[in-house]
Amino acid sequence: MIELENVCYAYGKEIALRNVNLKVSKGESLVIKGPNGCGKSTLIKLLNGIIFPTMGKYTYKGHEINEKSLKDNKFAKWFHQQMGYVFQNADNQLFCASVEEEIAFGPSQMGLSQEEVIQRTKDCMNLFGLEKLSKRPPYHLSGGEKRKVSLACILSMNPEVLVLDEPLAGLDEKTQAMLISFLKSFHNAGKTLIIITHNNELANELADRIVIMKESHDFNTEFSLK
Ligand SMILES: Nc1ncnc2c1ncn2[C@@H]1O[C@H](COP(=O)(O)OP(=O)(O)OP(=O)(O)O)[C@@H](O)[C@H]1O
Repeated sequence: MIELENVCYAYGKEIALRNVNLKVSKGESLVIKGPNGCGKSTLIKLLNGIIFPTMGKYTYKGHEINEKSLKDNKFAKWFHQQMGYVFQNADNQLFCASVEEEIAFGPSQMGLSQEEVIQRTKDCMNLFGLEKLSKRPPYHLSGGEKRKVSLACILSMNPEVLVLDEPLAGLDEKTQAMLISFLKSFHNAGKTLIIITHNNELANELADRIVIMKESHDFNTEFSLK
């Protein structure tokens, strides 16, 4: 479903990814690990169509993802709905006046009926216990609360692929347990997960396959689980 062929990415003269070859199948749960600075965040930005390969090719469900293809608004909308990305820093993602509006924003952009938008918003607020915060402005929430809101926003769009960067960071134990159980059911429903984490426990619990990025920014599929 996701394929990177000899992908390189450079920030100016700084090469962040070199010859990355990676295939992710539909329904797979992939964990990506690697040392600081090896290119994990760059890879995630690339998978989400925020940046594009300097060289090489990225295809999603057979469609090449590049600057040109994402200039087509209809295609870009479809792609961004398919690929749910939860930013590591929630402040980059939250901009509405209330938590409720923030969560409803994605579904309302998808052309769903008003009833469906309301239902999805309620379900996602309920999943993360956000009902009491529904009228609060997201930028006045605590770090952990913001993270819950940004996760709820992405899940309300019912993405095909969920891409998470250190998903447990900043969450209390109860919310961590809830999120792990949610991610398991997301995976069991046949959806695809791509998770960057240094947390071995989380990796072992969720991964079908763990991929280690080396300092040279190449991939080395070290071992497969399950
Ligand atoms: N905006 C930028 N301009 C120039 N170089 C950058 C930029 N962003 C990242 N880099 C460089 O690209 C390389 C990969 O960075 P990236 O943030 O993808 O690594 P990472 O594996 O996510 O690191 P960490 O685990 O520390 O978050 C690093 O050498 C970094 O210095």
